[in-house]
Amino acid sequence: MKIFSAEQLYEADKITLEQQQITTEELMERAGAQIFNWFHERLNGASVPIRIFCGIGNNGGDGLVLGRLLIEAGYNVIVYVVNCSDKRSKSFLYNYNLIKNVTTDWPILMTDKNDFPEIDPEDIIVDAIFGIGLNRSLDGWVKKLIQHLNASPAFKLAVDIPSGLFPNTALKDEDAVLRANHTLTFQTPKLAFFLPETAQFAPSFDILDIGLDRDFLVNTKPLAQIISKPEAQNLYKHRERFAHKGTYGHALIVAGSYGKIGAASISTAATFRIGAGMVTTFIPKCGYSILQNTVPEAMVATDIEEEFLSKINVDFEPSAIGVGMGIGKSDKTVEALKSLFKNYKSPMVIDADAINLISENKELLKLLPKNSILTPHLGELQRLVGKWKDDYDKIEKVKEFSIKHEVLVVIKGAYSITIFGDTLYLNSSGNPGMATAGSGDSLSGVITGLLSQGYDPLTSCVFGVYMHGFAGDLAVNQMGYEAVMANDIINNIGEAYMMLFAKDQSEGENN
Ligand SMILES: NC(=O)C1=CN([C@@H]2O[C@H](COP(=O)(O)OP(=O)(O)OC[C@H]3O[C@@H](n4cnc5c(N)ncnc54)[C@H](O)[C@@H]3O)[C@@H](O)[C@H]2O)[C@@H](O)CC1
Ligand SMILES: [K+]
Repeated sequence: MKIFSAEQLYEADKITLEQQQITTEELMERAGAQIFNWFHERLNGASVPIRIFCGIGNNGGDGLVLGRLLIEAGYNVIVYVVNCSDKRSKSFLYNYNLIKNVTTDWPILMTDKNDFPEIDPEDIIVDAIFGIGLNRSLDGWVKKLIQHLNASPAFKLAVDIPSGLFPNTALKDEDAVLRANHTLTFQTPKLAFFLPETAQFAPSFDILDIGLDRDFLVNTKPLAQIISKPEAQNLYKHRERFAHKGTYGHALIVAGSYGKIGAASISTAATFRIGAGMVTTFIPKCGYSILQNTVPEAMVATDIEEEFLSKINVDFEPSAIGVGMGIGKSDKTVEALKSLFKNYKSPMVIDADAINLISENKELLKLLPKNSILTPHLGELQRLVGKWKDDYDKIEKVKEFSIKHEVLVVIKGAYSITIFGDTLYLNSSGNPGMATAGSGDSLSGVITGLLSQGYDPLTSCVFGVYMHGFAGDLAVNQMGYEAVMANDIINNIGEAYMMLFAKDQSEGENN
């Protein structure tokens, strides 16, 4: 699914009106009717008070349509107009007049904080104050109103986007944003719903299709793409009946140092589970018995050094290489990386300490093989690209890095983001139970294993991150968030493959 910017949505809006020969008010009626249907399906006529707070633009207009339809259906509705400016939009005014036809209780005009109503915990608050047209942070009494609503335990439903949140630019005042329990967003979710600093304001959402022009939606390059189950299904490659283990490649995992051989075991096991045909794991000597015991399917090659890597040397051409998990930061390991980057042409996943070593030895940057995949967590990323001001600045910095060095970057975290040039992919699977040691090592194994099977680098990232998160979701379903360990993620990769085409939606609503 695509995520568009506010500017693109206004464009889509304009084109829709032209193509479908409808007025703004008709489009607004569609939007309001969709929200009404959502309510009506759930409330089924219940008499709970619904307090709709409308701004003076088109988001407020949506609120007025909703109010009118709810009143007509016999619901207990109180409509407020947050009258912060006299610049009311045309469609707002149109619907302001219409609502007066269905009730003698005209909307309550609010002009300062003396007008704030008391709200019972059982009431429902609808936030139709500001939508994607917000151009500066909320202040004055409107900010206080937002805080008044936030202080109430009542259920808060935001129309299109929580008021005060910008859809695709940085937040300036987090005390001036409605903390919605749920958001009903039109046509496509907004980028802010997925980024660490702003996702808290829209913790769950539904997308309402208001029938914007299909050609525009299909043909316009979006801000970002969300990878959910349907996209992942399209990326999956079926196995050939006459396949043999060579068909799916011979991957090389370069990992481990004294005390961190587990990282090598975990990524090796993940490389197998995602489907690599063969895996050789290259480790310091001290890990030899450990690896043969923990992953007997793997072949093991060792460095001349006992405790760290100094020179990587294998006698085959790997179909893919995953390097860096638990390798430590010895000077000799820097040299080992240099010669690996120079001498091996296989597609590569670069993780963990390999990324840290690149940050500390910038000459390694010039040697990065083209189309390599870097999989930093936030700390590693900051060392690599420098400090950022906010989530959007972070994304810009990573885009620049990706373009300059011709590499792909996977920023790990909730909604992991894959960046390739100026294109963004947001992952929808995964959960906080995966914040556990070794989870990252298993992801680099997964991506290496996909590269090894012949998936291209971008698909390996995007599909790999999805499958890894999906396996983590299945693991959590079995044992809860706290108990999940990296091996549980790996042990659910098989189930994730089987469930990829299953109809069951139990793995989470945003998947
Ligand atoms: N684009 C679309 O496809 C559709 C949009 N619709 C609704 O229209 C909304 C956008 O409407 P608008 O463009 O009228 O914008 P909003 O309703 O979000 O904002 C209203 C106006 O408030 C003013 N404003 C901005 N920041 C302010 C601030 N900090 N303090 C005081 N005033 C401020 C601006 O002049 C802005 O035009 C969407 O979020 C959605 O709810 C729907 O009606 C259906 C279709
Ligand atoms: K809103």
